[in-house]
Amino acid sequence: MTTVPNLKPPAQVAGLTTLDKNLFKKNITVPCLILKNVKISSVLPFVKNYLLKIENFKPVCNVTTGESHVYFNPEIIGAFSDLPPETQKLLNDLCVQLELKPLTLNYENFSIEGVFRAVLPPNVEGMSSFTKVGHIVHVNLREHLVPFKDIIGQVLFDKVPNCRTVVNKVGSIDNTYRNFQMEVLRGENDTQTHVRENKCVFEFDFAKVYWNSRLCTEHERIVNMIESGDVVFDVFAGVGPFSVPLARKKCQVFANDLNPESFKWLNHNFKINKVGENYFKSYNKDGREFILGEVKELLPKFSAKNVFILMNLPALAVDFLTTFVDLFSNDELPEFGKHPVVVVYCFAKGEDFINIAKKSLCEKIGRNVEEKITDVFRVRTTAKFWSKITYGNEKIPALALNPKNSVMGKNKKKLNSVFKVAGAKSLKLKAKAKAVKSELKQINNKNKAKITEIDKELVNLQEKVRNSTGDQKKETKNKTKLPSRQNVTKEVGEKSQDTLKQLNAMQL
Ligand SMILES: C[S@@+](CC[C@H](N)C(=O)[O-])C[C@H]1O[C@@H](n2cnc3c(N)ncnc32)[C@H](O)[C@@H]1O
Repeated sequence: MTTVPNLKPPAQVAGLTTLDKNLFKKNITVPCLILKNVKISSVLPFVKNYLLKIENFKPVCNVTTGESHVYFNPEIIGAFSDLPPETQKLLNDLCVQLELKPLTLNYENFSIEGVFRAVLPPNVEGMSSFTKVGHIVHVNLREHLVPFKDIIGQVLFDKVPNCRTVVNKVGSIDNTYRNFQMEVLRGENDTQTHVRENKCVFEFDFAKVYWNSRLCTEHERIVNMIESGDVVFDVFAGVGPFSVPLARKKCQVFANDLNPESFKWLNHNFKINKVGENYFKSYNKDGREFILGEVKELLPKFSAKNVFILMNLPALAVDFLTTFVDLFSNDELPEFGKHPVVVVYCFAKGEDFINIAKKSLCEKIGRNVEEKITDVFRVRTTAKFWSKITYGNEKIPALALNPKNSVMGKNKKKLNSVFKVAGAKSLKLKAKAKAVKSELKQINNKNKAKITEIDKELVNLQEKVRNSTGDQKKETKNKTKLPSRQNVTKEVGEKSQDTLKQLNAMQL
């Protein structure tokens, strides 16, 4: 019995802690169509689903003038008979042969996921994710993966496009400025980089400021939610992922960050994105001071406008809400035409994250403002989510619900769908989904061949039954029940359905 060659790296790479590319060498045999004086375009549409798609390999190539080779994925097509009959007929008519060709797979042919799956220990949480910030690839290695940091750094450095530096987070991110200690695993010790987000460029030193590329969807959501002409107080602005695009779309932005490095890059980013000076002002203060100072002073001036107060510091922002309590005395209380909207980010661990968040908010503020919370949304599945509240002209500074102005309400559909995308973004889930999808594809391809086989057998069977009934044709007519194609193929289809169900369960 011949075994189907698999496209995984050889078993000997399991447990490697430093990269030895030679150990990834693997000889396999692959079915290959030999086209002599036959145009590739006349065959390709019929075989494109079976091509050998691996990294740094061209499955279709011209070998000499008049001869081309088309390599198939051996996990899908093992022999000529695995192809659908109409394709077999076409290839026969064109005198195209299928041969088994030797092929050497190398380190370059394996994907990042493929390498990590083969090298890293099984049955423990693997290298499920890395993020790219400009030229920097950033990982957060759990303890059990630390012995593999050399090979992990090398593989990412080799295989992530445009990567010049691989860093690993060391220590936790609980410092004031939310940046983290990092060690360079591979490449240049250069952490100054630039990224593009929301049609803006952001430059910063990744080692000295906070930046999280995974918040890109959330940044975009907020930027889309706020309209040109609105007023924004960005209490924890960082290097400007909310403030810069909002000022660029002609919102009036007041951006603040306590970290002098963030403040420096924030100003730089306003500049390089050519934001008009009329549209932004920046501050390097403690958030509380900013609220008690600039926010309090300027709110009355903008009482007729849509005002948004953004507070993205999930670990602490809720504590800062107390600053709004008694912000204005009764005499000072502005007549708000439109109530300001406070967007607060926080962490909530637990199934019932909405109530956990609401409760913690009320506890911090010291009064029950639950009814005044217009929405609670999960931003990321790390149990981080954000709630949005509006505050207004009750005896202040109570936090007041203003559902009519609820931007969330308007964008609910969009926001929900954003959440789904964010959920599916987990690399682990994506990888699983990809594997299931490819399994489904393989099953479908095999099913096609099987269904055609069944069709053939059915025709034979029907023929036999007809012949054997011979003279008794009349009597047996309507009594001889021939197996229907639907019944026979149902069984084959059930496996595909199971796989489909798995995909649906992943909500992709
Ligand atoms: C989680 S980051 C968010 C940055 C940015 N808004 C974003 O979405 O990427 C929080 C920011 O708050 C700043 N920060 C921390 N404590 C602060 C405080 N007490 N006052 C003002 N800013 C503070 C940090 O320097 C950091 O840039």
